Amino acid sequence: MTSGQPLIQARGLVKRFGDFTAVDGIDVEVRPGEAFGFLGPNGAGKSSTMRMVGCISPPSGGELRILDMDPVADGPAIRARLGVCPQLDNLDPELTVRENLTVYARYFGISRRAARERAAELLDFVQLTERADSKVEPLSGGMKRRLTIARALVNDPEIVLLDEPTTGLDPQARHLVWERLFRLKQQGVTLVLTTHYMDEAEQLCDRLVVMDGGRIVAEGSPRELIEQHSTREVVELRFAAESQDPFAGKLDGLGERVEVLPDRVLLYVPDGDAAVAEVTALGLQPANVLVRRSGLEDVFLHLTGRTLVD
Ligand SMILES: Nc1ncnc2c1ncn2[C@@H]1O[C@H](COP(=O)(O)OP(=O)(O)OP(=O)(O)O)[C@@H](O)[C@H]1O
Repeated sequence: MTSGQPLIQARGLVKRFGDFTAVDGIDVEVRPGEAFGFLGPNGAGKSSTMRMVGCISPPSGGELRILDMDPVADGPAIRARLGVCPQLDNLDPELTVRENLTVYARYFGISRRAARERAAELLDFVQLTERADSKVEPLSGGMKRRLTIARALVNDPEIVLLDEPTTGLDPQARHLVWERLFRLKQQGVTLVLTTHYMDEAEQLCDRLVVMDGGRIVAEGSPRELIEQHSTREVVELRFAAESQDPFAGKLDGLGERVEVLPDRVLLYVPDGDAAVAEVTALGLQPANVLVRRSGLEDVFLHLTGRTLVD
């Protein structure tokens, strides 16, 4: 395969469950070495897409090529070159940390000795060497997730699929997982992931798609998406009142867009400080004012009308 050819190529890809269409004709191309993200609210169709790419759920329509193979006809050959980290950890609680890796390695036909060596390397990579002989049960959520990632790497995969790799972890554990994903990317592994954490997606992903209702509503690099779908700056205003609506009404016409959230009003503007001066000139007195750069969260809110909450 030539280096520039997409590793994953979907055209008009569809997934139906009975009458319900979960993935509604999406086009996606993932290139070698990139970190590619699927963002979207719950039910957008991200996991259904990941499961088709992981060859565990056959497409209902459209075309899908992975590593230039057909996931239905060549599932085992593709899976041998994929690493999969599912949304819910499915580690074997009967086995030790190390055995979870060595036993899994045996499924790929890796010799016993090579499996032990690979397990030692991977435990080092995910910083679990000290827990190698512990059972899985007493591990923290972050440790279990790191072990699941290590297991996904046992066969030295070309593509690693990660479905919400940091969901449910505390900030410190999330940071550790995310830092390992950066390392993998540096090593040239192609990463395909879904996440609810916009800040993480913004830092890690080279390109992303935003999905909503089974369709792709935007795609590009984080920077392109922010430039296309948001303003340079955002002013966050919190008013000390039950409802922010009456205040938001008075801000109409200020800036390019006003979004009202339950606890604050977001004002999308090219220049935040200038906008704050205008708010003050209107005689409004917010309890709290924050000027910040636009991020993916703002793109997401604009495109889907929703914020992503944990
Ligand atoms: N096996 C199934 N049978 C019926 N409906 C399903 C099945 N799997 C998923 N769905 C439905 O398809 C839609 C898309 O689900 P999917 O899990 O792909 O979304 P998602 O974007 O990954 O959301 P989440 O962040 O909650 O995982 C949802 O409405 C879901 O209820």
